[in-house]
Order: sequence, then C-alpha cells, then structure tokens
Amino acid sequence: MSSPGTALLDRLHEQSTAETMARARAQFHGSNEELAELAEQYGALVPRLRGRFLREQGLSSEDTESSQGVDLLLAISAGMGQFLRNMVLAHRPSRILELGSSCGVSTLYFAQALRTLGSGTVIATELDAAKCAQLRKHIRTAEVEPYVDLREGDVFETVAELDGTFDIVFIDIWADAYLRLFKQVEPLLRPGSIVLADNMYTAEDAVQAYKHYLEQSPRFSSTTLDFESGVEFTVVVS
Ligand SMILES: C[S@@+](CC[C@H](N)C(=O)[O-])C[C@H]1O[C@@H](n2cnc3c(N)ncnc32)[C@H](O)[C@@H]1O
Repeated sequence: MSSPGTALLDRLHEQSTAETMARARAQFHGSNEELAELAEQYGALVPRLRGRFLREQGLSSEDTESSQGVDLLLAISAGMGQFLRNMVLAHRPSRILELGSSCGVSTLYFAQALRTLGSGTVIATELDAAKCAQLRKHIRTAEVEPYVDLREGDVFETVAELDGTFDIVFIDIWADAYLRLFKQVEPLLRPGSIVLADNMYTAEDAVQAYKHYLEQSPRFSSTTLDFESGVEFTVVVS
C-alpha cells in the first residue's frame, strides 16, 4: 500500500509497540535480559496462548478503564489492520461502525479501504477528547477525512443516537463492556452484517459472556479467528 497514510501508520504502530513494551517493563520485576527472553517466548507462541502466558508472568495484556485518560494508543497491530482492510475490500460496506477508536489506527485502515472503493463512511467513536484531537489530525494527514465521521463521547450514548443499519461493526472498547454494547448495537444489524470484536485471547475472561451470548443465539454465526489478539468474527444470519 502506498498512500499519504502509510508513513503515519508505520509511526503509529512503532509508537504503540514501544508503549506496550514500556507497560510490560513497568509491570515486570526481572531484569531487561529476562524481559527480552519472555518477549521472544511470547512471539513463538500460538496466538490463543499469548494472553494466558502474559497473565502467568504477572503481565496484564488487557486494555482497561485504568488506561482511560492515559494517552496510550492501545492500537491494533499491522496484521489486524491488513485484515480489516481486506474485510472492507471484500464486503464493500456503505456504513462501518467502529466502537473504540483511540487515536485512529483502525479508523485509518477502514478509511483507506473505503477510499480505495471510492465511497462509504466509517463512524468512529471515542470518549477521550485528547485522543479525538489526535484522530482528527491523523485523518487529515492521511487525507481520508471524507470517509470518517468521528463521534466524540461515550459510546453508549453515541450508539443510542444512531439509526439505519451497518454493514461492518468493529468492537474494540474495554472487553468487559462488549456484551452490553453488542446488545445495544443489535437493532442496527441486518442479515449479512459482519461484527468483528478484538481481544478474544488477550481479554479471555472478560469476553466470556459476549462469546456465550453469540453461541446461544440462532441469529448469529460466530467463530474465533486464531490470529493476533483473537478476533471474534460474527455474521448476522437473520
Ligand atoms: C483498545 S483502544 C482502541 C484502539 C483502536 N481501535 C485502534 O486500533 O487504534 C480502546 C478505546 O476505547 C475507548 N473507550 C473505552 N470505553 C469507552 C466508552 N464507553 N465510550 C467511548 N470510548 C471508549 C478508550 O478510550 C480507548 O481509546
């Protein structure tokens, strides 16, 4: 991909990785050498074991309320971004709803794919005002403003004001709120809508209620994709 956003995304991924390492350093009691060894072991694990491995080492991999107000990107990886882009190119959505946008890394992947298609909108949602300011700056830099509609504020209030249906929904807020949020989003889904939810492995315990809800409903066909942080891929059947 070559576009005005490429260098920006490279920089944001680098920043996010550095933040994650700094978080791990702050939580870890061993030496730098031991931390480097853990990072190597982590990299060699299959994705579904990674969250558990970190917890066993006393390292939290979950993005939680405690991150609120701290200017962390908590961004998706480049691999996840590539997946989101491909989803857009394949499904050709008119409307995307992104729940939890932070400084806009996932928003940029969605918006760039919409630009490739030449139409469509991603509604981005974020509570933190400083992050919203960063997101606005980033979509200007990447020249994707026409494809992004940022709604600043609490996502539950934002969703309550939405109508119509969405072709793709991406859930990436604090994992213990997934189920409550999904239930609020349900009326905005149509048969064929796709719902993607991140952090199935990295927030394994917190997402159990969400996964259970999907499993027991005939309206949804759902599977966990075994890559990156674990992605719940849900198709609305009826
Ligand atoms: C994991 S980050 C999102 C990362 C983003 N998708 C990306 O790739 O850059 C989660 C974000 O959800 C936001 N968030 C959490 N609870 C929220 C709420 N109730 N309303 C709006 N935003 C919320 C947080 O402020 C945080 O920036």
